[in-house]
Amino acid sequence: MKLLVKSIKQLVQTIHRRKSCVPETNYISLRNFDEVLDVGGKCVVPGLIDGHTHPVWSGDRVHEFAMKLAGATYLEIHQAGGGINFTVAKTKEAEEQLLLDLFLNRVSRMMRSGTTLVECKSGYGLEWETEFKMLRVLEAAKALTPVKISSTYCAAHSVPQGKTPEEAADDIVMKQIPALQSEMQAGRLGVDSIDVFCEKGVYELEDTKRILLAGRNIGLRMNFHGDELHPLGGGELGGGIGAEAISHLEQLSEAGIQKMAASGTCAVLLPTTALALQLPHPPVRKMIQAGIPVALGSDFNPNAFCLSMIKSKPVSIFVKWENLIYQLGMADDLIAAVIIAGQVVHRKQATAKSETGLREACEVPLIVLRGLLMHDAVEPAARGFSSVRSLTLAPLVGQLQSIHDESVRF
Ligand SMILES: N=CN[C@@H](CCC(=O)O)C(=O)O
Repeated sequence: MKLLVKSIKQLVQTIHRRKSCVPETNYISLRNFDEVLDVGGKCVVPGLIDGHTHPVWSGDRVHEFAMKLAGATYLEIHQAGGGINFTVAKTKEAEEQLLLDLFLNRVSRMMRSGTTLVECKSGYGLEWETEFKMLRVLEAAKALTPVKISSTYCAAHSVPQGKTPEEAADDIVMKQIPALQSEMQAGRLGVDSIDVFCEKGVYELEDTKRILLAGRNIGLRMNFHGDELHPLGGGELGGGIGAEAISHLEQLSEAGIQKMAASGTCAVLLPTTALALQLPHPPVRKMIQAGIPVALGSDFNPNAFCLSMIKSKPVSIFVKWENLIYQLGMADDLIAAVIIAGQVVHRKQATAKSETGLREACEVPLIVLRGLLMHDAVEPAARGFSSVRSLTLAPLVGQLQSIHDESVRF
């Protein structure tokens, strides 16, 4: 079926020196299309790409709210056996089917907010059996949702209780990665990246490097958590080994900026988490000026329950109003959410400015926003309405798949 999406009210032909400004070959005849979708007055943008999520888990962590209100920090809760470790225990005991159902519910809500490709991490298993279960959930979901999924193996998300970081790194490098490789070679798992929570008291630089390089040896992209809570040198490490991406980066140093820029390592910014944990803002302007490709992610996880890329926008705008640092303009925001985030998860390299980057962005499905400008979408989202019509148009003129949203009306 050929579909034409009209997003303008009226076409006006311009004549210059008695000649039409639009060559006749460029005329579009409505007769050539099976369906014409008039979205006049709405903004059509490439589908959003969420560059960082932890969406497979069971058991919520609302009880930690009280601890946070009483002043406990993220790392204090983590080190006391809560946080990630709490979710690990709950995810371990959860049936695979339950994890799949929870995931599908979450991903459908992401889709209703305009996300069309999402990077999904494992990391609430730590040991192979549960990590494998999480990766199988993601694999099964690929056939059950129109949202594209890029899987990331993240067994190094926390050090399992009773192990030192070195022992846990040994287990990952010597047992888990070979097991993952055989599953991938047998075609049972498609995994794109490897991730490590590189943080003081979790996996520090040496262990992080060892785990990332072991992942790279089996063909995975190196895409890890760095410089979030302490300035450990994650940027320098990632740039030095040519990592594809580093997330968080609130504590990124000047040297880290230079290293990342030199190696073309993407920064994945997670404004919702920075706000929830009241972290200082990453040096976004400096990153962009140095030429680091900047992407955005929702960082959906039990600690930062944000399923929507659009809803994370008011956060960056709020931050700007507060005269704190993000300063991503509307265009930067869109580029960060659709193009660079794609670079984080795609095997193909593309920069925002290159034609390939733009073409790649156009290859993602299109979504239709409620308002005329990207800007308008922020308002209803901030009030809790879904601001995006769930339409997939692949590509601009192509097949319309109305994604399970019977209520689509313009
Ligand atoms: N910082 C580490 N990982 C996650 C949080 C995971 C959790 O708290 O469950 C993040 O990216 O924010």
